[in-house]
Amino acid sequence: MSVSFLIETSHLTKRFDGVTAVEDLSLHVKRGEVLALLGPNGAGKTTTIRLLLGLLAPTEGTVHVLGYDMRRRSQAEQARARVGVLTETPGLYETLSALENLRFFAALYNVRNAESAIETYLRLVELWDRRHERVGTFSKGMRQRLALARALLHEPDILFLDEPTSGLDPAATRRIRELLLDLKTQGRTILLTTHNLDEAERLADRIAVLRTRLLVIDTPEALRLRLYGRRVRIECSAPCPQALEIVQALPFVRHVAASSENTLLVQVESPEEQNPALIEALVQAGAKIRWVEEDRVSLEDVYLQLVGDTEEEAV
Ligand SMILES: Nc1ncnc2c1ncn2[C@@H]1O[C@H](COP(=O)(O)OP(=O)(O)OP(=O)(O)O)[C@@H](O)[C@H]1O
Repeated sequence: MSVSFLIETSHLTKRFDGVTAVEDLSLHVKRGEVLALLGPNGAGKTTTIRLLLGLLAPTEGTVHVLGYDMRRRSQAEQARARVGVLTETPGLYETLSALENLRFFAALYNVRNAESAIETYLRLVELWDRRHERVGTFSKGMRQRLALARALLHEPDILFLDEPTSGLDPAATRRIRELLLDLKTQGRTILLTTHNLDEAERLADRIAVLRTRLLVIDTPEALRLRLYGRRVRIECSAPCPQALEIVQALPFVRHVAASSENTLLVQVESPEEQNPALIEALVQAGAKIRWVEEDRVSLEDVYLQLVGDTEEEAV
């Protein structure tokens, strides 16, 4: 079946006895896209994934995955056979070895050439050498890697990853992220939820910020630009008291702030075009400029501004 969007929701809403978990969510995810769903605790991220998997029925709105209507049980089952899921609690069989776990799931999913698929994915997640060991003896990071191998075993069209690195130590987190980056490079379609902004930025083509409603969805770079424009950091070797006023008066400057006695943060549309005039004005005013550089706003600033200040605003 050829569909233009692998994931498509329209006005999706879920209420639980008076609590609205997700409201009016319209999302479109193309093949090969990695979308990160961000939002504070209770924002509706897991509920969204469960709606997308057809494990919960929407109160209102529609949800299609791979063209299947996930509100219909038989269609949802067909879709689920073609998606891979990784949750925070991987649900592996503790008494079985890594290999036996994957054999079990391979049989469940009717994986063709199961032994070779199992080897491929156990090698990918670097557990091939540990394949005969019982999962009960595995660390949390190893379990998460094995669960990722399991999610990939049947060559799913989409991967749903619910907080894939939650609770892992930095080294285990890094290994999972590297694996996910590999999958992204292979052109997989992935929807992941995370609280980690760095992870979202490194992996995702677009970021959706959810707080019951969709606050914003865009590329990380566009989110920065949308909120902050581009900022130039100018550091002088001595205080220049009149600098702020002079910069403020320039017609192309959107905003200026002093981050210290000697440093200005200047928001402009296009630093490449406007820096020469900006620097010239400051030099004429007697500023002794030491450094001029682009100041990249962290995604965390963007995110906090969105979830902190945007009360009921939907985009
Ligand atoms: N089965 C349920 N019954 C009643 N309320 C529920 C149910 N599942 C979720 N909720 C409520 O829906 C809201 C959204 O929860 P959800 O778990 O989707 O948020 P989340 O963004 O995944 O949060 P977290 O980041 O903490 O995992 C919360 O207020 C939660 O209490």
